[in-house]
Amino acid sequence: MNTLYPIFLKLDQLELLIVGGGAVGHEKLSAVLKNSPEAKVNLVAPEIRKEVEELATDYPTVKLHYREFQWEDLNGKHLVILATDKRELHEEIKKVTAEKHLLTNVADTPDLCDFYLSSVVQKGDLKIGISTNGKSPTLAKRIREYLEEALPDEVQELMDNLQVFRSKLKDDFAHKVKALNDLTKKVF
Ligand SMILES: C[C@@]1(CC(=O)O)c2cc3[nH]c(cc4nc(cc5[nH]c(cc(n2)[C@H]1CCC(=O)O)[C@@](C)(CC(=O)O)[C@@H]5CCC(=O)O)C(CC(=O)O)=C4CCC(=O)O)c(CCC(=O)O)c3CC(=O)O
Ligand SMILES: NC(=O)C1=CN([C@@H]2O[C@H](COP(=O)(O)OP(=O)(O)OC[C@H]3O[C@@H](n4cnc5c(N)ncnc54)[C@H](O)[C@@H]3O)[C@@H](O)[C@H]2O)C=CC1
Repeated sequence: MNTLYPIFLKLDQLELLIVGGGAVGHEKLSAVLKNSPEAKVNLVAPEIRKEVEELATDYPTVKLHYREFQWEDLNGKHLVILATDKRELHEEIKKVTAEKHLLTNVADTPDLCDFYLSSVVQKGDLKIGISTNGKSPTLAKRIREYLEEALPDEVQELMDNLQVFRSKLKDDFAHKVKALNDLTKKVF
């Protein structure tokens, strides 16, 4: 069963902790910053890859901490991504984040995840998140590439025009919905 519910987070308003600065830590940090360049991120790991260090230099809201995870790292966080090579450590941390109601992604263990990262298609203001329910991240990536090609760049102009039209609609809610539905009926 596919019961995942997608949402779009404003990471510049949330505190994110990433534990682990290896290949996977780098992949997750890159994904976060590509979408949310002002994301507030603290990344903790005794060994942090050069790619992570280089990436972090371009983003002043990213802070690197060269040491092992400690429980205080969870203080004040909204989201946690666990990306070390230590599965038992992930299990131990997940128990505590669950008690603290902290949303947690455990990169190597889908069963322990409260949320998955998605493949992301972006055309200006349009953003589409893709998940395969954890079955095949590679297929999610391929579908992203397909949609990136397939969606016309004019979609930005369309959104801009619709925003202007929408802001000018003074009618009551039902009339507004009808006017917008009528206007966009033949878009695709
Ligand atoms: C469950 C989930 C949890 C999470 O990480 O959030 C998860 C889990 C795992 N990924 C693994 C491996 C790979 N992950 C990728 C790539 C991506 N993985 C992403 C998301 C997710 N990965 C979540 C589910 C999303 C969904 O529902 O579809 C993407 C979409 C988003 C992102 O990470 O930014 C990003 C593509 C971004 C893009 O390009 O569009 C590639 C391919 C590549 O890099 O080319 C490989 C290698 C090939 C392979 O193994 O399939 C492994 C095995 C580890 C091992 O074997 O050691 C696990 C663990 C397991 O499945 O048990
Ligand atoms: N979800 C996904 O997309 C994928 C998940 N994985 C899985 O993710 C895991 C991590 O893989 P890699 O990043 O390649 O490993 P890696 O060996 O490159 O990096 C491990 C990182 O964890 C850090 N670390 C170790 N102990 C720590 C501690 N106590 N506190 C804080 N940091 C600590 C290390 O310093 C290092 O930065 C593996 O189990 C792998 O199977 C692998 C590929 C993709």
